[in-house]
Amino acid sequence: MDIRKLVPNTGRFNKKNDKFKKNKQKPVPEVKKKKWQLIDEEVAVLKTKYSEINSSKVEKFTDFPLSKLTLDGLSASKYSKPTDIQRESIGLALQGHDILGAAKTGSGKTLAFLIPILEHLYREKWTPLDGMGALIISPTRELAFQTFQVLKKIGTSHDFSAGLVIGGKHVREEKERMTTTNIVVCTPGRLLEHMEETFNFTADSLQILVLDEADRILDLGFAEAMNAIIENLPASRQTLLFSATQTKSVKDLARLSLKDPMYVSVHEHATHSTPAKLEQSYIVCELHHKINVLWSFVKNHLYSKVLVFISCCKLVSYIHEAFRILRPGQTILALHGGMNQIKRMEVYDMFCRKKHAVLFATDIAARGLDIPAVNWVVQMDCPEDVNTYIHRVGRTARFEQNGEALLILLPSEEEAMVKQLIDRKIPINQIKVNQQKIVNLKCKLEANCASCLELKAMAQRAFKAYIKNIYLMKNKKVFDVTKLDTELYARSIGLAFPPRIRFLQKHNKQLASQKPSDTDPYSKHKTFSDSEGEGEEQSENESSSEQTEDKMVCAYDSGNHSKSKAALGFEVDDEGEQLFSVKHVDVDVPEGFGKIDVNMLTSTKNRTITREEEVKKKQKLARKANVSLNKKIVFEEGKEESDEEDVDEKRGLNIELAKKRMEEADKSDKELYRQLIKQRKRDEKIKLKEKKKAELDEMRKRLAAEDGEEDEEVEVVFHKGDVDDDQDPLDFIPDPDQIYNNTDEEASSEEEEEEERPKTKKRKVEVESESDDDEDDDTGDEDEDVSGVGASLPDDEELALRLLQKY
Ligand SMILES: Nc1ncnc2c1ncn2[C@@H]1O[C@H](COP(=O)(O)OP(=O)(O)OP(=O)(O)O)[C@@H](O)[C@H]1O
Repeated sequence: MDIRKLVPNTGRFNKKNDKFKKNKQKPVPEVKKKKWQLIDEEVAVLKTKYSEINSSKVEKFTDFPLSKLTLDGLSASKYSKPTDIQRESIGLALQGHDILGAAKTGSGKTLAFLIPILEHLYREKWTPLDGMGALIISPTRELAFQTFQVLKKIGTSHDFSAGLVIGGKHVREEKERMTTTNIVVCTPGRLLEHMEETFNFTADSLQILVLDEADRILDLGFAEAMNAIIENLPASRQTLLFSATQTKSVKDLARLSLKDPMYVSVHEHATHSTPAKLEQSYIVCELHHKINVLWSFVKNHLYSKVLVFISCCKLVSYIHEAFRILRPGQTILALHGGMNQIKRMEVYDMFCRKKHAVLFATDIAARGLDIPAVNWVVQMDCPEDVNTYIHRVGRTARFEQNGEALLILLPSEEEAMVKQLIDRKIPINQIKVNQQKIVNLKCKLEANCASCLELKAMAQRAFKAYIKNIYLMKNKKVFDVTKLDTELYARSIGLAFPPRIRFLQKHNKQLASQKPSDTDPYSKHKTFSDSEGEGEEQSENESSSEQTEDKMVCAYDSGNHSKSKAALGFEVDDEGEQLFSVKHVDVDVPEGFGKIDVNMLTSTKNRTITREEEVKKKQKLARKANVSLNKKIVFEEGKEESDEEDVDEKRGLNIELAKKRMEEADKSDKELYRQLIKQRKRDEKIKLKEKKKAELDEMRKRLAAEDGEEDEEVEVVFHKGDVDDDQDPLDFIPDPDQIYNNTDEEASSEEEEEEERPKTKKRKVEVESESDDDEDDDTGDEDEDVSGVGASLPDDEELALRLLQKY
């Protein structure tokens, strides 16, 4: 076999081959590395540097072994130098340690956990297909939202998907995205909802868990949800806990199964536990002056941004509404957990944007929120504990800025609270209030509440919520409900009398039964102690309905005059729903007035039935029988029938009135009868005339026929109707006299008939004699109508003459 034949053009091939050989000898340009290769290389380099991190030498973010993408994000967000907590914790987190981070408010803890998250997932080359790699849990929606915004800012160069999972949003949309979200920022409740309900969503691949405001997340309020969440998380994960008031509870740490956590507390040895540029002071004022002090403060700080903390939602709502009506000349906003999510976000956003405004808020705004340029934090109500105080005041003087904080304390709260604050290294000074500058709002609020029932209801709810809140506080050294002058407090917020609070009454009873010999410790609180007494106890035992019993007590219970004042005031149930049950009458109550007749409340067996009860019974029976008593139905033209309650006819039947009505009805019936008779006579008359004319015509024809003359004119007779002469057309009308059987009326009826009869006779004669109809008054008009039907007198005479001539 010829190879050449088999391999044609070998020469050319060799030539090509030579070229190839020549090319091969040239240096080959370096192939551009794939993206993943670069990432691999970068990650490898970064990893090697982790062990060399020395936080004391870190001055800029670039001194950390951070990915280029993270550094890009930081510089785009204008973060160049790390804060203390960032410097201390980022290195440890990159090395993979579990961290307990603590630093003052506004010191940059958010970046301290966000940067390690981005780096961790970058290192692991995380993609959307890998699912949830990092989880950040926040105690409030606002804080979760804020964290999410910062994450978006610094993570802008990364390819990870991030999601905000908080309540109040469309859960279905969230469900669809949950499985492909790499970084989830959430509140505990909503996360648990997804863990339980979202198909395909698991936390199995979780790499890093962050609890922001960790002490709050791990406290009792979230215990149940958090235990359930932790159960669903993989044990092999990194956990970072951050807070300004970090937990050191072994129990908490055990719950999270932390592995050799590093405690990073950058301000542990600082002189103060609050920001250095924060000025703090407190004033002591009576409970009933609080609202006046707050108003005066707002009026004196119209060009400031003020955040006011109030203990409960209902009080926030009321003060917001009451101040809004009074128009302080400043934007007034309210934020609390009872509001819907959209409104919450709107208010939060508006307060962030405003230069001058006042925001009344509950503790949902106490933690973590980074609201720009807040000048003042006012704590209208004493915080639950020192931690809450630290977080509240931390909303101002953030990140090296100035700020001021004012705490309003009751005389009963002062000693214990101030001691606790000082023990926790909080520099706080008392300032005196210039009483002359305080505006008393009492009258205005009272007037507003009186004119607006909704406002009054809000005030009542606020009052009760505040008392309840104080009552439920754990720290009894600070919060002593028995030291509150509730009556004065109620008046100060616009209420004439304090609403009853049942739980306190029960509490007082318990205390009283425990110490029977002691003097009543609650004697100062008229509302609670005064409405209790023999009467109440009796009624409580006897009555099955608690609510009914409460009203009874409120209305009747009064052993002495002064006590009755509060008891006779309006009464509101615990939920604030029943607001206006007893009208207040401020009168002197005679001795023994308030005693309840227990028999009266419980048994009706031996009582004589009153007339009123009897009437009610009858009405009930009538209702059952579908009969309405004492009702007049008025028919008016063009209107629908209307029922009219006759004032005089409230009870029983009024014979006189019934008689009068019968008379009226009788008269109208007779009038109708008269009209019908007239009509009948008219008809009869017409018929007679027609008959007569027909006879005459007949006669004429006959005569003409006999005379052999043709009658050229044929008269046409018009019949008014085909009435059967034998049948009386008025038969269907009942005789009213027969119906009413009224003897008095019989006479008059007969008289009327008497009047009718002669006329009828006369007219019959007239008709028979074909006399002039004009004389008949009754038929005057109709006569004209029928005049053309009959023959004229000359005609008749002529006809008669002709007949006489003939016969
Ligand atoms: N490295 C930084 N450089 C400049 N500003 C920073 C830096 N880190 C954080 N900040 C700013 O400091 C402010 C407070 O930060 P951050 O909200 O993280 O504080 P925090 O410690 O979490 O406060 P809190 O305890 O109240 O939650 C923010 O406005 C943030 O932008």
